[in-house]
Amino acid sequence: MVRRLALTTGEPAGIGPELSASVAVWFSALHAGAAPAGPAAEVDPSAWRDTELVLVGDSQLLAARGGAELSGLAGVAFEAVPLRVASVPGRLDAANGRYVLDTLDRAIGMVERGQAQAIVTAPVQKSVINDAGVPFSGHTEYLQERAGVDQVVMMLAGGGLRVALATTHLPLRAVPDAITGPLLDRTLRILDADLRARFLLAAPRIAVCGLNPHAGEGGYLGREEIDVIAPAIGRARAAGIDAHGPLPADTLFVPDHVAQYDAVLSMFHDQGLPVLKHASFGRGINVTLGLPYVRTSVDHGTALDLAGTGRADPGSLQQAVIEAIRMTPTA
Ligand SMILES: NC(=O)C1=CN([C@@H]2O[C@H](COP(=O)(O)OP(=O)(O)OC[C@H]3O[C@@H](n4cnc5c(N)ncnc54)[C@H](O)[C@@H]3O)[C@@H](O)[C@H]2O)C=CC1
Ligand SMILES: NCC(=O)COP(=O)(O)O
Repeated sequence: MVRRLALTTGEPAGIGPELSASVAVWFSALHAGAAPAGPAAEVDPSAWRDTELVLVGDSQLLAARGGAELSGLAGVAFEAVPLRVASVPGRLDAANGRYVLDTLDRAIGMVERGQAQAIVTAPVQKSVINDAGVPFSGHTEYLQERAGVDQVVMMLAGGGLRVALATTHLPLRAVPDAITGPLLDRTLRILDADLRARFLLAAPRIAVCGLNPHAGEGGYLGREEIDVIAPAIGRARAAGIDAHGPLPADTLFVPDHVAQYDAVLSMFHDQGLPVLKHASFGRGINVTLGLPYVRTSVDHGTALDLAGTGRADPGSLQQAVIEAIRMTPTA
């Protein structure tokens, strides 16, 4: 009985390839029986032996950037996807935008065919995929579309916090119109269900942020809380979801206050994620809730400034692998 994780190795000009190679070496030692230390000790030791890690990407690129011998690593396999053009660290090339999508499509195909049970993603540069002529706002939205599900929920976890987002990658100007009753109903349902199923919380307590300063100050600083968010919380509570709010985001994140909840639902990307990244950058994970399979990722981006230097920290990608193992049953 084995669980197979497909690890997409990310934007070739960024730190994804070197981090993926480094994580393959780390994973292989654990798979071969090395004593788990640090966060790796969070999963049952037998889980390492029962897991295979499949690196999806250009094999020569991974070998060159990794600076280590990658062939013959125990428990590690490769799904070769060729670069479209040679890649230089730190230098984006739209000609490889399609390559990045090729790696995602290959991993999705593996899951669809039962050849992998979870996807772990190294970071991509969203802009370069758009530069290649393919509208792309993020893995989250791409995986949702490819899975054919109405909605997924982006959640980042780290430093004792879980922060989910009601809206993801869209211009700030478009946020208020995107926050609707049906969106919040689906988001709260998915968040509650996956906190139970994937994070094993028997009765998750969810804090819901307001959109406006001071959660609208009784309607004097905006009406979204009164017209949209509070009614959605009421419907969620009626359905058995332990949702609270709308709460002013600034004071909700005061440590003693946020500690009363298992997760926070933020209304938009930069309302919740700066707090989470301040608390745990480099150790957190991103997880897509509501997909028919497990998908985890890093809490950081492509770090073009570090690409090829060997100085990028693999901690978040290691944590993404650990969490994918923890959440994925063996096939
Ligand atoms: N999961 C994904 O695919 C994600 C992709 N991105 C994309 O990454 C690109 C660059 O985003 P930025 O805002 O510049 O954020 P970034 O996370 O790439 O970089 C921010 C700062 O953190 C540092 N940093 C990042 N990862 C690090 C690591 N592992 N070890 C040490 N230092 C690290 C960088 O050197 C830089 O100083 C954008 O295109 C963005 O869309 C951003 C977040 C997640
Ligand atoms: N800030 C998180 C982020 O941009 C990750 O997006 P995604 O590519 O995982 O959808």
